[in-house]
Amino acid sequence: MSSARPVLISARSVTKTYKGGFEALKGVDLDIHDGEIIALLGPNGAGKTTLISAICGIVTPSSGTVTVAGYDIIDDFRQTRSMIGLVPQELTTDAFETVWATVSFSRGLFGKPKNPAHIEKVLRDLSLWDKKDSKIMQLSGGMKRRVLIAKALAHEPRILFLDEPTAGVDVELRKDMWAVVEALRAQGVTIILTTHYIEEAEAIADRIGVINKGEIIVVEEKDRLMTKLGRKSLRLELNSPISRVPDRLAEFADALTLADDGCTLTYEYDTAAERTGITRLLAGLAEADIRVADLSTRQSSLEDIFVGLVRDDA
Ligand SMILES: Nc1ncnc2c1ncn2[C@@H]1O[C@H](COP(=O)(O)OP(=O)(O)OP(=O)(O)O)[C@@H](O)[C@H]1O
Repeated sequence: MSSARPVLISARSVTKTYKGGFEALKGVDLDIHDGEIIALLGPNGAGKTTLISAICGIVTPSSGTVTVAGYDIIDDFRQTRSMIGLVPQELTTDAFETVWATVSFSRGLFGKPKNPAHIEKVLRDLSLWDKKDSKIMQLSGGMKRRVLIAKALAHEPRILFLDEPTAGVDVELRKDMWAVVEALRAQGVTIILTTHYIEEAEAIADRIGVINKGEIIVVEEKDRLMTKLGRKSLRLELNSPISRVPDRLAEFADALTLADDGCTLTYEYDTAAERTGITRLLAGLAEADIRVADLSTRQSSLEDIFVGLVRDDA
């Protein structure tokens, strides 16, 4: 779906070597489409924040190019930066400011004329309107995070970067945050988020990019990623224990695991394969006179896929 949309952000062969020689990005190519939600997943230190910071023009790439709506992030910094809202991990706002003042101030930083109606809309959308006169220090953690989003939206950007938007936030608040992100997408905002929470990517992203050690190892539509790399397993509870997988099931040997108690057989198969082999497996079991008391299937989660990808990459 999103791949049919025009490319809004294009990163080509982006590298970043920090002072001291650490290579945080090793030639990243990434296209981000207009109106999509893309989640960047990766272990600690993978380079997610560095990549976001490079696109936002906060960190200068050592080589490579990044364009936003056709503008170069270095040559046309003012144009590209004004199209972007960045929600950082940490709140750096003055604790003694009011919500209204701090959000209005953020808009002013981009040289945009005052627009109280827009600030009001942003605060209402984020359920912060009744807190507009509160000081930042009087707010709860979840509200402070929403203030960060409000600040990032104050200048009407068409792109929003969210760096770990729900780190350390409880499940309820996380879901609220997802609803906020979904509403922004409905307004046409392109959203790039980094996250450690795989279920977050699974819940809200259209596409998923996996970064490991400064490289993008996969970028794929979420649904396609899950069918392409996902596996299913069939769990067979046996009527009575067996000591080993019978010879007549030799063709399945690589995919079959017998539990230590001999009572459970697990069969792993590829969800994308044309034939799962389940019919043949069940027939083979019957021929071997092994009775099945119960069977159930399990689909691998995005978490399984992610862990597998990062491990294979290592
Ligand atoms: N200013 C800097 N100077 C030197 N090294 C840095 C600097 N900033 C980041 N790094 C290193 O670059 C690597 C990538 O860091 P980055 O913050 O981009 O990772 P990340 O994927 O966002 O990690 P996390 O999930 O922990 O936030 C890390 O090893 C980090 O120590």
